[in-house]
Amino acid sequence: MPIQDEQSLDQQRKGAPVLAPVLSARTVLRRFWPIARRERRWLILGALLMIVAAGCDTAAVWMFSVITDQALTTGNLAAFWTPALEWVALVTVSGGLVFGGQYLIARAGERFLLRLRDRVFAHVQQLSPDFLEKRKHGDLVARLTADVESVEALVNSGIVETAISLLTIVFFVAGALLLRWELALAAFVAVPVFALVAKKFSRRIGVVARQERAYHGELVAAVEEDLANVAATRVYNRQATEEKRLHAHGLRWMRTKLSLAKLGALYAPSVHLLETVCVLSVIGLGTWEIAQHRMTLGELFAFAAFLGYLYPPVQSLGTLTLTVAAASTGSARLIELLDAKPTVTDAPGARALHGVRGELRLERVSYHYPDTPQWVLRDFSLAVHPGELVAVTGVSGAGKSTIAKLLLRFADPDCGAVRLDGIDVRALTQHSLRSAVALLPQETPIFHATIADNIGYGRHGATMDQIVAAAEAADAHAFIAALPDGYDTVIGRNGYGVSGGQRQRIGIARALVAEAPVLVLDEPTANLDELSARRVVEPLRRLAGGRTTILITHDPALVAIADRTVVVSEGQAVTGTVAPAKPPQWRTETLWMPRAGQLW
Ligand SMILES: Nc1ncnc2c1ncn2[C@@H]1O[C@H](COP(=O)(O)OP(=O)(O)OP(=O)(O)O)[C@@H](O)[C@H]1O
Repeated sequence: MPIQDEQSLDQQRKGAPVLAPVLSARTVLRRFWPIARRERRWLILGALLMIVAAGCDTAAVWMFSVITDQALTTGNLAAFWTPALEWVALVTVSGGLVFGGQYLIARAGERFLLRLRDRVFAHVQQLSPDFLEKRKHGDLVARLTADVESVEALVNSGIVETAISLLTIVFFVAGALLLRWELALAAFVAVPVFALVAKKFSRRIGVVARQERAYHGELVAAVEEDLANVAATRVYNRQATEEKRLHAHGLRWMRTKLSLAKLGALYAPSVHLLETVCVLSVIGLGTWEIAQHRMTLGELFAFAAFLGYLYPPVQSLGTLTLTVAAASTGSARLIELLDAKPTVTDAPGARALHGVRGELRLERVSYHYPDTPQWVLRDFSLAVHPGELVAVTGVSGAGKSTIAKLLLRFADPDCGAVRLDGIDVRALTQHSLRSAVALLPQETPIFHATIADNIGYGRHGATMDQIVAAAEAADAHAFIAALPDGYDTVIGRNGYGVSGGQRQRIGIARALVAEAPVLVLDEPTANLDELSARRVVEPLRRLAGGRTTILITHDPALVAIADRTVVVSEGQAVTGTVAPAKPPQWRTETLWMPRAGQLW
């Protein structure tokens, strides 16, 4: 079931939550149960321990009957000790079994949760960046966290607790039937009524839970967006608007959670009332039986105790229906995500690339984005020789960044081919392609980690010497060394603690560490002021030295360092040249090209 992007996005814009599709608990279980394979034996062992514990409790109830009839009603203290000690022994054993059983079940549940989250995250990593950008990040976060947990609740509660409750019920029903079958049958009349009540509640809870999950996703998305845009909020004095927006989301979520709590709270007393009616009917019937000398007081007590033990698992079976109804909603949201197909995958038999020369070719490439009919590139061809630095320029929206996406296989062309060293990149493994092609985007992504970690991110196992050498070549060493903690300085996720220019130089150092033979630089100076932009020109030239480089840029100072310039116009490549840069007016220089004329 693919995610319906357009509809979802439209709903999101209008503020309506995206409701998960309705899936039956069986569908959800069938989907996730295989992931629990390695945990199954522990779950089964845990359940067995719990069932044996229920057997001990049943035997303990017999002790109650024996004590009542042999010691309590006769006043014979000597008859008290043996059954009393046996009772204590049974309760001790049962306690140990419950401890072991509960621990094993919890452990299996947590391990399942960990494996499931890993799997979902690995899947999300395969999805195209465009797909993820389109969705609200907060909603994705909610799916990867809270919704994953709901699957665990479903698998754990849905299967294990149902099994335990059912088998416990069997024990106590057998005990009650053996004790007094007529009375037992009278007591069991209530069971279908329990089931009916539980069904009614679970249906309503299912509806509210869908809303609750969706509103939760909306709230997390709003928080995430607000945190990411906190500066813009302040600059435009929109704190009050954002607070109101967040409050509205919180209020909506709170109301649905209250509806859920109300349903849960109504369910418990309804069931309790039913239980009380049943127990009183049994006591009434039992009193009559005792009067007819067909039953002893001890037997009646034991019978009432059986009922006392019997109703909790019956009640818990009912609550399980409710838990499962709520949990299956979260699971459905996860399934939606898991069913989103990656647009780019490794072809069967895809090969790794070794000893890359760096010859790059786009051959008659045509491409349009999946949800738009217009072609971005049409019959676009470009050949870049090993070690050549080609500047790609053109008006905004011409398709330059799309070329970068195709080179890195974030998308595949609809027609034509992208070739590296003569091999269609679709025949290569994505891993080997991306080891060969490094990307430096407009704004270097920064992780909340030390500067050394951020630079070393370019290559697995990069040594400190390699990191420092790269930073020196990227003209970043001086500013890093001047920081109190040097390379160990932790920088925030959005580059907090470093300027835009420093951030780009960290990005250049990262690309240098990667030692990729092919580089794609996507407007590396676009977000920088003039001074910072000029400061990265030399490091960029060093980075490009000896590597095949596609330099997407509007910046004449960067165009000037290229061996050749290609202008993208109307989805095709046109050869152009640029007037020499004359700082400080270089940003307003004109680009000459055969067809498009003046661009800036
Ligand atoms: N994910 C997307 N889905 C649909 N259309 C897209 C997507 N990304 C880009 N486009 C469209 O494709 C066209 C080319 O976009 P692209 O980002 O490649 O242009 P660009 O030349 O790099 O522009 P700029 O110089 O402003 O960065 C634009 O019309 C843009 O609106």
